[in-house]
Amino acid sequence: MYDDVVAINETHASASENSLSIDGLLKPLKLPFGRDMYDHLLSQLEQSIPWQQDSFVSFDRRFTIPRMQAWFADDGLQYRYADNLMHTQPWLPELLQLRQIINNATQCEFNAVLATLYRHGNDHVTWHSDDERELGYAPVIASLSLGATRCFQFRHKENDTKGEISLHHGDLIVMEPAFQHYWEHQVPPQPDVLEPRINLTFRRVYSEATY
Ligand SMILES: O=C(O)CCC(=O)C(=O)O
Ligand SMILES: [Fe+2]
Repeated sequence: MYDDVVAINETHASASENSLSIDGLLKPLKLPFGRDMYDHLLSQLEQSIPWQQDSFVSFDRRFTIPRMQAWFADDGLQYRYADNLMHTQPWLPELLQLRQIINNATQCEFNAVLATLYRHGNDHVTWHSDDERELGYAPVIASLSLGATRCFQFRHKENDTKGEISLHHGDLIVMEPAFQHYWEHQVPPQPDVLEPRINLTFRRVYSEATY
């Protein structure tokens, strides 16, 4: 069904230019906000989110992840990331409002958000798909970027197709289910970037009883 995904080797595009949609798998959306609102959100969230630098254990060694995170979700929802149970924070008012707006814009019912703070260009996230069991069979994820422009790269799991886009302050992209199924993505280190970036990925998490 998705075999007709076009080759986008070394594509360089910006989500805000609306120029990229890998056959609808990665869709740019526009929220009805101006730059002031994104500036406000960035400084507000940077200060008010209780950022944590999480760690995980692999082969008896503990690794600290190269970024800060916080997990917000409706009551009773649990989420494991790299086998670590995320500590759930109560929703902040700004995030609840944003969720409402993004739910309306996407016609989805997101009930959780993973907030990530890349303090500078050395903070990053390596190749992965967001395909944990708790996200159900066909996860849609809406991702809002604030602050420094960072590169978002993706590669197909079964062939050499790969591409990248720049995500700017205020860019919103929707990752459709097949994106997690067939592709991996990463935000690589960019040591020349000195400014922080916040990324919010709105997700729908299913409770244990339903998956
Ligand atoms: O920072 C980004 O744009 C992507 C973050 C990401 O891949 C994730 O939170 O799963
Ligand atoms: Fe991801």
